[in-house]
Amino acid sequence: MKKVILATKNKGKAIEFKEIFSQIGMEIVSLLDISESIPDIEETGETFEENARIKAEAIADRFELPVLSDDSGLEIDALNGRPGVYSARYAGLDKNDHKNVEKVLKELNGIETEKRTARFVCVLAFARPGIDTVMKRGICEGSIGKERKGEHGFGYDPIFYPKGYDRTLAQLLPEEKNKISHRRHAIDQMIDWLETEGKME
Ligand SMILES: O=P(O)(O)OP(=O)(O)OP(=O)(O)OC[C@H]1O[C@@H](n2cnc3c(O)ncnc32)[C@H](O)[C@@H]1O
Ligand SMILES: [Mg+2]
Repeated sequence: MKKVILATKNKGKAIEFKEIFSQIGMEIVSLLDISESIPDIEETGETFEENARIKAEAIADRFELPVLSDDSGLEIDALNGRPGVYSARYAGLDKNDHKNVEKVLKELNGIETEKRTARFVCVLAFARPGIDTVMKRGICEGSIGKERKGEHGFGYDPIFYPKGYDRTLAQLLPEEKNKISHRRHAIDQMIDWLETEGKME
């Protein structure tokens, strides 16, 4: 099976990548699968693209191998796009999903349903030593609920209703989420690129 390194320490992301890539016969190896300890990479960028590039290139340089990374987050219209690139560390540097959700619910307190629109964004970067990094962006439109619902997924899934659904991403089965997610859309585009232009490089 063909292997690709994924520059992430996020368990929820790694599970979703493994599931989606297994469908095309590829194995994903995340930084959580590697016994070597890798220092955290500082996400100093102001955009998802900048941070995805920083993560993929740092790990590609270190291993001298092709590396994929994912920088993602939630943009809430009523909060002017926050938490955005700060989604992981919104309520503090300990990156606690529960506290992050709590903070968003508090900030949206009193805001009516129609004004709670939001989207998940996922930018994938594919870095290879000595070759320009390629990036693809996927989006999942939806809105923010008023309380947590569901046990699946990770991060902000329990409060995110994808457009057209009356269940949160955490109430959908993993295979349902993986058909419609921002991550899925970005991965589909990256796979298309790999199968067409990627082959010619
Ligand atoms: O940088 P890596 O090591 O990949 O792990 P991270 O958790 O720090 O990841 P990001 O910097 O990309 O921050 C993304 C945050 O956005 C949230 N997020 C991204 N995709 C999500 C999804 O599919 N469902 C729920 N929350 C998501 C979640 O809180 C993540 O921690
Ligand atoms: Mg991160």
